[in-house]
Amino acid sequence: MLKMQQITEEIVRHVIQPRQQESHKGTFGRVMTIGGNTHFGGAIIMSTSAAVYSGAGLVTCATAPQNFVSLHARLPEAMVVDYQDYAAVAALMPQMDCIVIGPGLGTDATALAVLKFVFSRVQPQQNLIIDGSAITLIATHQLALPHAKLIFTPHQMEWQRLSGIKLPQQTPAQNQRVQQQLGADVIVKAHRTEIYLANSSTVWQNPVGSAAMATGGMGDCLTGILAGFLAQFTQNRGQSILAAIYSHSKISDNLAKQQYVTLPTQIITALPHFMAQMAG
Ligand SMILES: NC(=O)C1=CN([C@@H]2O[C@H](COP(=O)(O)OP(=O)(O)OC[C@H]3O[C@@H](n4cnc5c(N)ncnc54)[C@H](OP(=O)(O)O)[C@@H]3O)[C@@H](O)[C@H]2O)[C@@H](O)CC1
Ligand SMILES: Nc1ncnc2c1ncn2[C@@H]1O[C@H](COP(=O)(O)OP(=O)(O)O)[C@@H](O)[C@H]1O
Ligand SMILES: [Mg+2]
Repeated sequence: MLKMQQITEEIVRHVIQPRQQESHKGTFGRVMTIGGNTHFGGAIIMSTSAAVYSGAGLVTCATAPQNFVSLHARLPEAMVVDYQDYAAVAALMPQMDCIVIGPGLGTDATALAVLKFVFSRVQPQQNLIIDGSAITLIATHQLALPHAKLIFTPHQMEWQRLSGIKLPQQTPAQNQRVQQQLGADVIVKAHRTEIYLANSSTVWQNPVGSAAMATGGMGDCLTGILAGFLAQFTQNRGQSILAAIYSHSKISDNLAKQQYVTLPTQIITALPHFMAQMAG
């Protein structure tokens, strides 16, 4: 039986705990973000920044080399690697708790090759967040999915491509049917985002967020928050996913009290303050 439930602030407060003092950067997880071709560098910069600002211990960005300087100018905390340097990517991947693939990846032959390589190397215990162009590539080329903890983050059109369910027919029952076939966590992003968690019949709905979020890069930003939360809050995966989604939108709601539009980069900057409030 399908049950609908709304994410609450209580869940977020439960997930975001004060940091353990006897700790170091390795305690808070390693993240790799993969994407950003020569046109969409901003997407992977926002994803990477969100992972750093949400508290991931070590973050490496695999992207087109043309993006290295702009990424470092904004975010010297992140490390970089050329996403086409497969030997280097392969050497780094096993250390990662969470990998994001897709923001700004594009859908050309280079993107497809990078995606296939990552699918061939990801390990079963790793979280793999699949977003944007990577979802479109899987749908277009009918790629087999790897064995890993998969989290899909499609917007409604990307979900239509992946699931075959036309936008007007995207009901919770239809969405859950395909999500169960995929055996993955699926986050269908919309005005009221729905979350279908693997191994649960509950459909979660995000009650916060507004049209102030309707600006390019907002989903790219969410991938980094999800990665940061999954890398450091490891007690309950499902709850960490729900908390990331709620936090992303709630920060926007807070900013939207005084702003007509809230930018992904502003949400990223506000993450540490918001998380301190939730942990207090
Ligand atoms: N700064 C950067 O580098 C940025 C880079 N980006 C990167 O670009 C890549 C392509 O991603 P994409 O989302 O822009 O394009 P695509 O997959 O064609 O989908 C758009 C189509 O779907 C439709 N649509 C229907 N419902 C929808 C919904 N709820 N939400 C959204 N769309 C909805 C929509 O309808 P329409 O707007 O026509 O009404 C349109 O026809 C990806 O890698 C991404 O990471 C972007 O993040 C921007 C900032
Ligand atoms: N009108 C809206 N109300 C609430 N949330 C929205 C609205 N428009 C966009 N969002 C949120 O912004 C994000 C957009 O993601 P996506 O379409 O992948 O953006 P991009 O690919 O440009 O980064 C999602 O989290 C979505 O829920
Ligand atoms: Mg997107």
